[in-house]
Amino acid sequence: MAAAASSLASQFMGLRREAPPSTELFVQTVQFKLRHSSTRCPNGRVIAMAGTGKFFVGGNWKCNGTMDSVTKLVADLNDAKLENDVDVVVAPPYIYLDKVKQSLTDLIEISAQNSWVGKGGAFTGEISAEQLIDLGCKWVILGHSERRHIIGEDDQFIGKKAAYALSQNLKVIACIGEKLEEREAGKTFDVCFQQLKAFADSISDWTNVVIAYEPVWAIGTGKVATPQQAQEVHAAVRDWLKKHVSAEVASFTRIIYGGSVNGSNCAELAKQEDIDGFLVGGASLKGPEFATIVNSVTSKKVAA
Ligand SMILES: O=C(CO)COP(=O)(O)O
Repeated sequence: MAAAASSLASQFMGLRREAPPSTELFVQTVQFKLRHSSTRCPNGRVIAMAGTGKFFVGGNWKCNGTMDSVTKLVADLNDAKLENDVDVVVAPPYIYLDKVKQSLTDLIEISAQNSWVGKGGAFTGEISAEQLIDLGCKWVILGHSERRHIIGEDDQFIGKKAAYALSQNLKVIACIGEKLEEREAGKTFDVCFQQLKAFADSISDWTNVVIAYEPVWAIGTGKVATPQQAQEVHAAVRDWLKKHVSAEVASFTRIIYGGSVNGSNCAELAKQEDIDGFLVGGASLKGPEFATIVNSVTSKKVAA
């Protein structure tokens, strides 16, 4: 049975191995391969939608940068040797989006950090999804905690933004995460599920959605979640999707972690089964360190 399953894995997933794996290793490998490749089970069930099963690393540059620093960062990213089986996305401030789009390698996609809730028009200071698409932008980050807690965006508004962005073919990085006092009060899951539900209420097709779990207490604080803390929430989020959306969506939706990820802690986090990549703030402003985080996919492969 194990031998048959092993041969099946080799056949369907191009698995290379020298010695028969232990059962546990085999199961982990298959789970990793299923989640991190676009494939179908022998019974035809789609495990990962085409092009959406890869490790995903986003760099959220937030409100940082000057013409000079952005030029240097783009040059560093163009020079970096990045693993090619990772979806890499950077989110510069709006004013640098076009410059970055024009000068950055096509291997890295561009994201906005926000978009307007509906069609553009008389909305001073806003940028619409249509305008982002017009610029060649492929992604938008929505529901970031800095927009929730500093700007005051609420769950319903963020959900509407997600629906509108998706309707315009802008892919969405949907952020969720609890504050420190919420974690300490034992409300981490309640908060994350409530934010997730607001997204789920607005999203009918999850193909172009990545979920970012970003505990607020870990953002910009240098206090990263432990791999176990992050894995616990990621697994719970996947389970929530399974129960409230579908097993298929739970299986193919990437759940990435954000909050003080850097070149030193990414490898251990990446090994966790339900961590499918990262959303990186401060460390994404340093090209070589961001490349290290992108390349932490190799730790995931080794762990699998
Ligand atoms: O908010 C984040 C990414 O969106 C994380 O920021 P830091 O990596 O700076 O903690």
